[in-house]
Amino acid sequence: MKSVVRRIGQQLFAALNSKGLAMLVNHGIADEKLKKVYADLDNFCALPEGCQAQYLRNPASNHGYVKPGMEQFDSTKKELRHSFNITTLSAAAMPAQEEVPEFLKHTIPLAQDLTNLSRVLLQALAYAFGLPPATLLACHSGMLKSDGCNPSTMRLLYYPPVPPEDEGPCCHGDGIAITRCGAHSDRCTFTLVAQDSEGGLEVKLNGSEKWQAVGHLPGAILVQTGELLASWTANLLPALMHRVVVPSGTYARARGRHCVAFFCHPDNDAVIPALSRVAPVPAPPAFTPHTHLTLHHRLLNAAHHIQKRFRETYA
Ligand SMILES: O=C(O)CCC(=O)C(=O)O
Ligand SMILES: [Fe+2]
Repeated sequence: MKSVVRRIGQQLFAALNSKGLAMLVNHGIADEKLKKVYADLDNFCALPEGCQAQYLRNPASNHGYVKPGMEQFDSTKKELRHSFNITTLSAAAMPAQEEVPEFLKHTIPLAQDLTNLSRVLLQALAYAFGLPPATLLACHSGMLKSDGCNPSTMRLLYYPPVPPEDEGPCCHGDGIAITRCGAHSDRCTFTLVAQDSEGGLEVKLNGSEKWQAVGHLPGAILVQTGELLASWTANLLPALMHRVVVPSGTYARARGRHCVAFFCHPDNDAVIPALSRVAPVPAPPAFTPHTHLTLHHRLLNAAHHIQKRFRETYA
């Protein structure tokens, strides 16, 4: 097991270092589990607004439902997206059984699976940095423990169908351009992204101004470096800008898109130890400023950083 995790660490480090993202296969999370959660989210989105209102996002915990237009990454466009942020596994915080019968039954195991997968990756990354394997894990001990000490979030996303291009080219009725998710980078350690086959996710590879579509590899989970990991590694592992665009073509636009994103965050009081890379990974490409890395970063203001970003993106 140790050697497997060590190897994952080397591969993950190499991918995040050279590309800024990695595709995980054989991760053990069945596609069926994701499909059930996508269907539960559809059912939640179909509830009457009055009923959804009792689950609206709580700004203090970040848990709850975010309606289209409530969260904007790009202030020049209208972002058409439903999200359900999960930061606690308490049954009381989830849609009631009478409303979405199996929401709880499906989301809790998926949240636990993604937490466990994150724990494996944190150990793998520690190996890649030449640290004792539990070092990063210990700084992320409170993921989804619901005690307010760690902001990790599983976010369920549903992007509804959009009108055909000829009914106002890429515009909503009011003439404002629409998109699915504006350009941003994630403010966490890393993000795990599982998506359906609709496509639309694009990234800007480090050093490039060009948007590139992220291909859909059935069953794969994408790992994206977050801003915190980028900062701890002085950009040896860069956090990529990404966005989700509306597809072209009447057929594709008439279909909704589903995604589950798990944002792995450190504990609010975590102090990240020196990340000195000694593992034998391929030399970083020319755009990274450091070939050898020894840095010390104290995460004194992780909670502050997140609250600030929430104020910027939530209406
Ligand atoms: O829907 C996606 O594929 C990505 C969503 C995303 O980037 C985010 O919620 O931070
Ligand atoms: Fe993102």
